[in-house]
Amino acid sequence: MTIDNKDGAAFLAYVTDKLETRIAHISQSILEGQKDIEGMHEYYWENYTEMDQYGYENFDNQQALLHQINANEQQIHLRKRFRKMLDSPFFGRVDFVFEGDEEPEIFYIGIGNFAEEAGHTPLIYDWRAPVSGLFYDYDKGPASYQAPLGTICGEIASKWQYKIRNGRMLYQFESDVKIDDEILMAELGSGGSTALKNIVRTIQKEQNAIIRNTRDKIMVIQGAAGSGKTSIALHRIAYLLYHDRKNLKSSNILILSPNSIFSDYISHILPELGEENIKEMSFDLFAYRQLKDTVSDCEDRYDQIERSLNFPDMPSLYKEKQSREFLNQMEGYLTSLEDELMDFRDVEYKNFTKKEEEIIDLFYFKFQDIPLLSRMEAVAENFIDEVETLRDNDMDEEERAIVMEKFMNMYETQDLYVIYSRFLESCGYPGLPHVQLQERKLRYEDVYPVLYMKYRLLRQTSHNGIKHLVVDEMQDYSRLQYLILKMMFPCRMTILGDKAQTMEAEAQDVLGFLPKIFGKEIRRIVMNKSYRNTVEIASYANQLAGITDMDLFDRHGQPVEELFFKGKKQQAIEAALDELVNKLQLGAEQFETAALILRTESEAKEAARILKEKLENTGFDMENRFSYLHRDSTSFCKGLTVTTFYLAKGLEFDQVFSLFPAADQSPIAKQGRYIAATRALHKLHMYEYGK
Ligand SMILES: Nc1ncnc2c1ncn2[C@@H]1O[C@H](COP(=O)(O)OP(=O)(O)OP(=O)(O)O)[C@@H](O)[C@H]1O
Repeated sequence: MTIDNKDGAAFLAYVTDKLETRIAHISQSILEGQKDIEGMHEYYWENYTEMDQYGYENFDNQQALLHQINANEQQIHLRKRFRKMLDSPFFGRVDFVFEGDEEPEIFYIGIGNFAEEAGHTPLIYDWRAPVSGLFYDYDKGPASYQAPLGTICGEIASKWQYKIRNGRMLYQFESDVKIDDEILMAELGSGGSTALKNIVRTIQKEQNAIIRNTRDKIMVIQGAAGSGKTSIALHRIAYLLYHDRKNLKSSNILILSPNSIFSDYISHILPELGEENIKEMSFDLFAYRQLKDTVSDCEDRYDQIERSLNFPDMPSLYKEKQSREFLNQMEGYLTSLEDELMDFRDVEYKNFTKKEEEIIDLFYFKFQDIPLLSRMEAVAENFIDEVETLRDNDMDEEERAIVMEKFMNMYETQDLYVIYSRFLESCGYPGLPHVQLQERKLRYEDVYPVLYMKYRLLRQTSHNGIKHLVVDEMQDYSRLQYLILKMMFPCRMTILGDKAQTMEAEAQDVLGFLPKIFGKEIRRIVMNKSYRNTVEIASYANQLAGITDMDLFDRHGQPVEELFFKGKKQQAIEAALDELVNKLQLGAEQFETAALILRTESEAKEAARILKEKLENTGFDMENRFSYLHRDSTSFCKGLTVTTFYLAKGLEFDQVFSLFPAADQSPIAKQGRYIAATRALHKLHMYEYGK
């Protein structure tokens, strides 16, 4: 088969053929590899009794076996990628005339690199390859890209876009301009996806600049609702992994996401882009794990939100305890602990003695930089070293433990819970209940102050190899939490969020304090263009939040439906849910996902119960298409989802119904309505009920 790379359809046929051949080769080599592995196992079991006494042969065998297993795994991984590529081998093409040349060179761009054989010139270039930047960043005309050897200049003669599904060309056309708006329109207008989609076909220029930025250590992106922040963060990870394979492995990346539902919602994108095993966790979960030796349970953020919604008049210490003043007080207290916590005395062990004055000297001078609660350990180690040198032999574990205990007993207490409680009392707050570890539970307002105290008092074991941290929904973290993040992860970061989607009464702009925490290494980017919603929905939502500076992608739909259900609470809710059942457009040829979004957990639970009864009567497929999402849910399903606004954050649905009590016009409930409204891709119904 000859190559005709000027015609997309012919090239598709050519590439498909080559992909199939390559997959067949790889399958063959996997099979042979497996046979080798089995052979090695057999050889080992038959001969291991006779292997040389030093185990060299045994060791060599194991190395060979491991090597073969790894090689096979890599082949399997490659085959998986090529099989995926068979479905849609490429989506773009750039014809580029290098400076000084006459004829253009043709670059096809796809989800991964593909060459006829390993080491050959690629037939298809990975979207992350340097040359692929041309596709996203330039229209027809002069252009350049950054290659490992420097800037390569030239001219784009033409640019093409393709849609290929199941190996068939659905359309191809030449586009002069940036990623063509029509294709973007088609991508955004289509329903039918339960989870976040990958956007490689239509990454926009300003998004591409963020994805490909490798210069800045800390990137902070303030992006309007639906501007693509989460999508960009994930594509950026894929990009960084591709370009720095030697130093950056997927296990070096951690995504701090709001909850498990969100993790599930985004979980398939990176594997789709060829990257697996990225760790995701919520900051709350991380904090609880860090505090499990101090308390047995902690409240989570949702307890805090629920409290402020259900008892708006109840005074909350949350803000106060996360404030700068509170931290300053804590710092003052920590300084006073340097003396108050200590009860120095001579230490004797067998015939060796360490005098109190010497201990004090080591403690306050030699080891003064070690955090207070870890410092005595260093003093003890110093003593152990001396003893070992003098008697010329090492202490065993038991001896070490005895000595260590003598030194550690000089702390009046090492219990963080007790120390924090005393600190609270010293500032005039109620202390924590005096109970055993099993009964200790922290209120949310105390979780991060205790964690901060822990990091200030105890030496950190180096942190889990994380080299890049992604923080999504940055507006939901307090200044205190960022201070902790900085202590825990002295690495590169991508921090993204939207100040308009705060879940507190007052919107907080983290950009106000982040530069003070991270210093000059920070780079700030603002994205005001929104892609998710129709113009009607986005304009409606902006009005709710008083936003005027957003740039909307020009996609239109139906007007937002606003309805008010008057009457007693129960009847009004019933009437609203009847309306929902009538208006729901789920099903074949209709929408794939819909949501009913409510204010509180109890309202959501009750609405889910009523709705379930109503839908069951209509023959709705409850088992597969209905779910109530609560804070412990771990997965996001297609069909109709009932949940609260704070759990719906970050997600999106084709059709959204928002149902709030009209009487609650508190700032946080207003935020809730805004968040609910911005979740809708195509259709939005804003319902209110009350007297
Ligand atoms: N370049 C693009 N091409 C196609 N779709 C895009 C593009 N950018 C964003 N989108 C789509 O816009 C929607 C919103 O994206 P995403 O969820 O990443 O935004 P976000 O800024 O994190 O939103 P929010 O803060 O409101 O949760 C998604 O459906 C995403 O696929």
